[in-house]
Amino acid sequence: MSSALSHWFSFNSWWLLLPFVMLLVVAAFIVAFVLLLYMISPLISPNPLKLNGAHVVVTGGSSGIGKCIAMECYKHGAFITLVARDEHKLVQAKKEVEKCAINDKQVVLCISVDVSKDYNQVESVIKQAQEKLGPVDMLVNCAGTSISGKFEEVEVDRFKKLMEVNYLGSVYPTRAVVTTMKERRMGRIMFVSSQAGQIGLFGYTAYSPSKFALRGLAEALQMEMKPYNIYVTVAYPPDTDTPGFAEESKTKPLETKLISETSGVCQPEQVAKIVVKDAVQGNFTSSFGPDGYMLSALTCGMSPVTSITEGLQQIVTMGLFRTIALFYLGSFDSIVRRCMIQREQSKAADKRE
Ligand SMILES: NC(=O)C1=CN([C@@H]2O[C@H](COP(=O)(O)OP(=O)(O)OC[C@H]3O[C@@H](n4cnc5c(N)ncnc54)[C@H](OP(=O)(O)O)[C@@H]3O)[C@@H](O)[C@H]2O)C=CC1
Ligand SMILES: CCCCCCCCCCCCCCCC(=O)[C@@H](N)CO
Repeated sequence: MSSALSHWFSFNSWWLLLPFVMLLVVAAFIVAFVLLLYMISPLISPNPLKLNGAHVVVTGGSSGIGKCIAMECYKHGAFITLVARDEHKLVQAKKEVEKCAINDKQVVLCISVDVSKDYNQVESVIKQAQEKLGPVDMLVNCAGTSISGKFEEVEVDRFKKLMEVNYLGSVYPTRAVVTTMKERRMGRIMFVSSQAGQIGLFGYTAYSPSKFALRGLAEALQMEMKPYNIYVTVAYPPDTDTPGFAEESKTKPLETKLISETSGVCQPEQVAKIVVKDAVQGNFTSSFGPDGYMLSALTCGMSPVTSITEGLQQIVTMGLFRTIALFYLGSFDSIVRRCMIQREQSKAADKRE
């Protein structure tokens, strides 16, 4: 009896072990697959761009984030073309950038043009810059502006203006450099969007769409450019302490201020360091801080990946980040509701007086 029992027991315990063995085999396959992905990852990620001696064109390079990006590239030995409208600001910025030189061959060129108006004009100034400093290795589209306010209070022509400056002002310089980049089979193109280009926020009905548009442009363009070894980067900075930000803050609705505070305020030098590093490496997305990281993973959609790690992180974190995002959205809605109640109460009090 006892031997029959033990026979029965040992026979069945094998069957009990089978699922575990299968699980182990599957786990081993997954580990092998991931290892394989890592082994081929150098094949899918681009070679970093050498900034030393490269020609970098920065639109909006006379102020704020753009100026800091120019300085950061100059510190790595690049030749710079600064593009903006105001000549006086350009000359001031040129002096500041020149202080970051690491050798005496480096040059800073200034070009005064409105990037949002006439394509032919933009094309001709880019040509001039290429004649002086050689073909453009990296284009940074940072010229931009912001207007905030409640949808019905924003003047109607502002919607057009923001699309012109923030969107077309990035299309034109890009259009002017890609042909040469394709011929040379190399290049980097950066678009400076915003966290408000990843989520639509109260007060940004005119601004957010102009920054969302850059993402669409960047995705489509990247698919066309990849075989030519040209890499596109979209940067999504949070509020950043610049002259543009100071100007915007004067008329920003309270709701917009309170919601934006979630992500804090960055220094333009920090932003510049990160975006330049990402563009050099050819990363499609460039984000800042923990909120920026979560937002980018959450909104990655069908955007290209530049490293296996990035893809795996997105796969693993998406559900968790969506859960966190729902709490954020709840708190934003409550900010908007509280501000509305407060306004109505103070209006009623004014009437009583
Ligand atoms: N600061 C912030 O909080 C954030 C900013 N961003 C984005 O970063 C970019 C830079 O912002 P920031 O540094 O704050 O801005 P600033 O206002 O400090 O600088 C803007 C720059 O763009 C130039 N510019 C503006 N319009 C034009 C135009 N039509 N043609 C050519 N040049 C133009 C300006 O020069 P000029 O006026 O002389 O032409 C200036 O050099 C913008 O696209 C902005 O939307 C994104 C997220 C956060
Ligand atoms: C998992 C989910 C995380 C969600 C985090 C949400 C954080 C929202 C903060 C939005 C900040 C918007 C800044 C716009 C800056 C800008 O473009 C203007 N200052 C331009 O002048």
